[in-house]
Amino acid sequence: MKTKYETTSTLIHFDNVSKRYPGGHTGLSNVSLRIEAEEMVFLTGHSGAGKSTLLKLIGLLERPSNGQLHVNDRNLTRLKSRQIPYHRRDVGMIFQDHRLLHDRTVFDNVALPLVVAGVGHKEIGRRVRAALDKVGLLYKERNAPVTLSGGEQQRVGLARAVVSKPPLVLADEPTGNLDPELSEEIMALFGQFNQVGVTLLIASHDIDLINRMQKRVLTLSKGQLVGDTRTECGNVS
Ligand SMILES: Nc1ncnc2c1ncn2[C@@H]1O[C@H](COP(=O)(O)OP(=O)(O)OP(=O)(O)O)[C@@H](O)[C@H]1O
Repeated sequence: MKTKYETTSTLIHFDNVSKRYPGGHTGLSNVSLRIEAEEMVFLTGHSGAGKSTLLKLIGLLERPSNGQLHVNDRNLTRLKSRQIPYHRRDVGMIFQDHRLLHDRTVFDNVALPLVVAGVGHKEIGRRVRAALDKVGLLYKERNAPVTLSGGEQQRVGLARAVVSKPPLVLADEPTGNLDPELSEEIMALFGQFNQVGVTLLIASHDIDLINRMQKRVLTLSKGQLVGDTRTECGNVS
């Protein structure tokens, strides 16, 4: 991973990547794209267009069927199974349904990636509280997730995704269940993470929200990349 002060470097590189699922369903078809370190990029397209598939390939929840995929200087096409946990530590993931453990506290949910990585007890406490503080939920650390609102649960998911300071965060419809005000809050937090150097790739159907953010937008249709708009000030329709 190159530092913030070096010239831009490619963090994600899809070279003619396809994904076919068992049974013959096409997830992605010959996708080529590059995302530079420290970019904030939106991924859009209709239901079934391949947004989740693209994110899953980057997070190694799925493997490509064809093509070459490099993420963070790793060739994911060739990565050995035993190396997958190391890759996952570098990729924070956020889902629409939060995927929090409901029998654990907010603190324990956020601590999970650090526990899995074998981080020491004291360091876990320090880092979890820093992450909860960033999302404004330090005062809820002892709560059960079920006692939180949808927006708060998503913020816990966000804290969990960034607690190990990954260079890359992937979000799959992170505001799908939230009202416009809470969606803006989540986007503002993403913007803050991006400001400190985190690369973000966010899948969303919400064209209005995407337009307001004025970032690069990748559009998928039927598994193919059909749009790549670098409208820092224009609109996507
Ligand atoms: N595990 C799977 N097995 C078989 N087919 C799958 C699987 N996952 C996805 N697909 C298929 O791959 C295509 C792309 O799906 P994907 O979930 O990536 O789309 P999406 O753009 O994220 O859709 P949505 O917005 O509805 O989440 C769809 O045709 C889908 O049915």
